Amino acid sequence: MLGGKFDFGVMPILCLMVVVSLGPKGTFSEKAAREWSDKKVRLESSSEDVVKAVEEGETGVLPFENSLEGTVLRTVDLLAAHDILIKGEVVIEIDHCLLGYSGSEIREVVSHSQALRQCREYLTHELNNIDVRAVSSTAKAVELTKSEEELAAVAPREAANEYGLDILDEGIQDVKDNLTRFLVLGLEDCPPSGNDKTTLLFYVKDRPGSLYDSLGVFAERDINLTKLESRPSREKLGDYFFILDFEGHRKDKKFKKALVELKNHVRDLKILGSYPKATNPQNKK
Ligand SMILES: O=C(O)C(=O)Cc1ccccc1
Repeated sequence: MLGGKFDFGVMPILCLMVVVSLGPKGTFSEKAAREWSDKKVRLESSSEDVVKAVEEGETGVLPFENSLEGTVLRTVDLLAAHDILIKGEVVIEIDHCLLGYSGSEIREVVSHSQALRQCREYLTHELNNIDVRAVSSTAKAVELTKSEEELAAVAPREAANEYGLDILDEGIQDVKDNLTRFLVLGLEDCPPSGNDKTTLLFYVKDRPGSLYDSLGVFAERDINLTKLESRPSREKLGDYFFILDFEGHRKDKKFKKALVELKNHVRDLKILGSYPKATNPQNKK
């Protein structure tokens, strides 16, 4: 009896003590989650499972955009399809290594699709257009490589130790300075901090000037946009939604007014949350 009651009582507290991210152990997402907080990190095997945990009240961390390859489309589509909010962001440096068994002949390179794209020039020129295979995460790729000598994985340096593999090469991304922005997800966003960013998702009306009018709302108020991207609505061909970031908090007067006016120009508006801006790790040095 007591046990049952006790379990129920501590569950919400346990939820608050864990950050959920993409695993297995050794992913960049795990690194970002640890950067975000010193809470325990629980790793799930897919972005969908991270979102499921967020819907159940936990805090989740997912990759959102990369300085070389742009937006992580899977994360955008999950934000569009689920009722979850952004309550923070973390930016970390991404340094890719090639991990495997030194001395073995590599026939295929495995990694997360974003990581493979970030190392395209290396894979094409240094590894002679070697076959590549996308898997759910960089650490998953290391796990696979561990049991297959002919594989090599594009992954974080730390994963070599974690899984007992050799670092065959390092810094193999196309551009040395490679940053990824991760979103911290929850059921609530953050109160104003004085240095915030807001993310929105909207569907424009099917009429001339609709996107122009929507963006004018921000231009007229001198609100700085830091991201704008379109994605297919998945409802019909040629139908798109836009995801937009601006500098400011949705609850501050100027921004509140802009959002009220924006509602007149769009078919559907989803405010994904306001949250403190992350520090660029390159500015910390
Ligand atoms: O696979 C990982 O390690 C992830 O966390 C996803 C990812 C992949 C490449 C760059 C940033 C995040």
